[in-house]
Amino acid sequence: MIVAEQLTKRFGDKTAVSNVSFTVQPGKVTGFLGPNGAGKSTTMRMIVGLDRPTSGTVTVGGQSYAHLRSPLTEVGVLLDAKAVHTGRSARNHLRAMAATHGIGRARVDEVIELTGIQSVAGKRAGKFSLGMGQRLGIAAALLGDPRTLILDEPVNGLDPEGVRWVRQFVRHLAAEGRTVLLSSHLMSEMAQTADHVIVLGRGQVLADAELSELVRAWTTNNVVVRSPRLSELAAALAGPDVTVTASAPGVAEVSGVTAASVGDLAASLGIPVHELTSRTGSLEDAYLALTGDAVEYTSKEIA
Ligand SMILES: Nc1ncnc2c1ncn2[C@@H]1O[C@H](COP(=O)(O)OP(=O)(O)OP(=O)(O)O)[C@@H](O)[C@H]1O
Repeated sequence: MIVAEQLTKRFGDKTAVSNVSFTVQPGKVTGFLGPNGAGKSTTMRMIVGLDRPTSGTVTVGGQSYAHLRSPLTEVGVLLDAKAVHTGRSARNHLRAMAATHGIGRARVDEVIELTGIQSVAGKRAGKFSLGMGQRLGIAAALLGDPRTLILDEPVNGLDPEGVRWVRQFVRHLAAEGRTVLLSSHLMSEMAQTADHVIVLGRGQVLADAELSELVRAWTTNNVVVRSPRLSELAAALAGPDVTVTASAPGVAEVSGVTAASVGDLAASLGIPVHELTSRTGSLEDAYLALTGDAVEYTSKEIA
């Protein structure tokens, strides 16, 4: 479990993280989201003692990182997978890390197998492809068999097979009861991976909720209807809670009603319907609605 209480970090007059409190629960994958510059990396760095909070506290398993007697066995961290520029083989890199933490060679072989890098373990880690480097970074994070894992952008730059592997792997780690905090800018991927999400914007917590709850609260469901007599149907649908927005010739998006009631109404009026689709909001829709005011750099909407 990770507990942050009123965590604040300033760099000169820039406040990167402002009064942030949250709890990351075990047994779940918690997604850490937010626009560029929102403060995610700074928060992760404070969790693992790489940045010192200006004020506030953060603990892992009830202890601050600096007070953990054996950090590697408590928290596994992947902050920058490309940071491995080593002439050593992947196996020797992991063995060297293990040796400095009193971890045996058998565990090195275990994490090599767990992350599927057996065939390249004898190669120089500095020559690894991005995907293999990411797996090696995850292997290193797992060396101490930690209860908590912090992974910053673990799927960044991975091919679809690698992305799927990370997704299944982190879900497996959470199912084992571990605490997993994961950042990513890929919303569709996060939607498939996380159970819970914490969203930061301008250094503050914008949302801290189960993923499904967040999507429900920040999106509206609508119904796409296609009909050659759309204007008649739209007129019949009109009501105080119903919004009909034309999206293409003969097509409208209707909110405030179910697909069933649109279909029933059309049938009762004898209006032909060529398409009737219920659309639920996505994590991306929710995220964009939530962070709209918190992005530092906005781009012009493409019509
Ligand atoms: N060492 C530093 N010195 C000065 N400012 C910093 C430092 N580290 C981060 N910042 C600033 O703090 C803010 C938060 O940065 P941070 O890297 O934590 O954001 P992030 O959410 O991880 O962004 P990204 O998604 O782009 O990685 C940014 O405005 C950044 O420029």
